[in-house]
Amino acid sequence: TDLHTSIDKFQFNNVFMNASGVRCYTKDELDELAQSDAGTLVTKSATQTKRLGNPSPRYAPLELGSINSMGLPNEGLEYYLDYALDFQKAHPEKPIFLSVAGLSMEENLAMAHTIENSDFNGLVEFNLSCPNVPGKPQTGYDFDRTQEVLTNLFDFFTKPAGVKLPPYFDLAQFDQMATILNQFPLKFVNSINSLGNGLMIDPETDTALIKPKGGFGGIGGAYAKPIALANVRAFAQRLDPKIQLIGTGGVTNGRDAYDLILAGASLVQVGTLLQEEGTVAFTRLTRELRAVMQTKGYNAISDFRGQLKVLS
Ligand SMILES: O=C(O)c1[nH]c(=O)[nH]c(=O)c1Cl
Repeated sequence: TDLHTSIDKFQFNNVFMNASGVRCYTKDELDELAQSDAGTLVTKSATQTKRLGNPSPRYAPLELGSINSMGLPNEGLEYYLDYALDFQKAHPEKPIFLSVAGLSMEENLAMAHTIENSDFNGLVEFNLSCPNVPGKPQTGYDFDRTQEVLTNLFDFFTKPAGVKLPPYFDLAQFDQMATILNQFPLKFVNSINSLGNGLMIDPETDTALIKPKGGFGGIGGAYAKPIALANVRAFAQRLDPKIQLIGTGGVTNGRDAYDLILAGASLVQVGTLLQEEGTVAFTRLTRELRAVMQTKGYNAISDFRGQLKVLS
């Protein structure tokens, strides 16, 4: 069994990669991802200039996942673009993802112009779903703004791109969002980002676990699995087949990854598990996914991608 997969013209030798924001802030972290069994990597969502993000504690592991309110700390777009340009020279066989998360439409368009005018030849992930910048509502939950941002973007942007979406919980929202996304030359939709604005409590002190926003933060890990599966499946059923799915959320073992692929995912991103286990998680996930595929008699990802059955 092999785990190679593709998005558009880009080939990957393994279906697993990191979720943006996890172990991908610095060159050293990115290099460690590149040296792991992951098929590729994505950089931390960038803003135009370096950000320190929210005050700590801003991340906490939970019994069934994690809570984070990092606040978009990052080294700034130039840092990650420089990394990407060096990387593609050294590893032409491994296309990577550059994630951007402008805090305004103007910032997103300015960063898109910078990337468009560069020699970057990988894929760009426009993060429309950061839940943790105080005072900044998620673009992904504002359909008019999403339509506006994508319209202005694709007026000039020609490099391969996709969007990172928040979880939706209503079928009418899947319909509305898919109708918007189908209007644009997107190569992929990455679903889901963390479950926005969760809250967890320290039992010793009756205090919110993390500091920012009175303890409100995005929830990841096993808590997110059923929502991630539904979002990937809903968009796979609604999007133009030219737009492929990246599945993110709740991957703790090979079977969780298998399920996201059944739902329609062409790549599987790992967040909380990677944060807690380290890049060795990719070695275990690869072994476990191969084992599930063997049991089911599948040799390739394309044998079962999107083949979720329903009861008739
Ligand atoms: O707080 C963050 O940096 C953050 N945290 C998330 O869980 N998702 C995001 O997209 C971002 Cl940008």
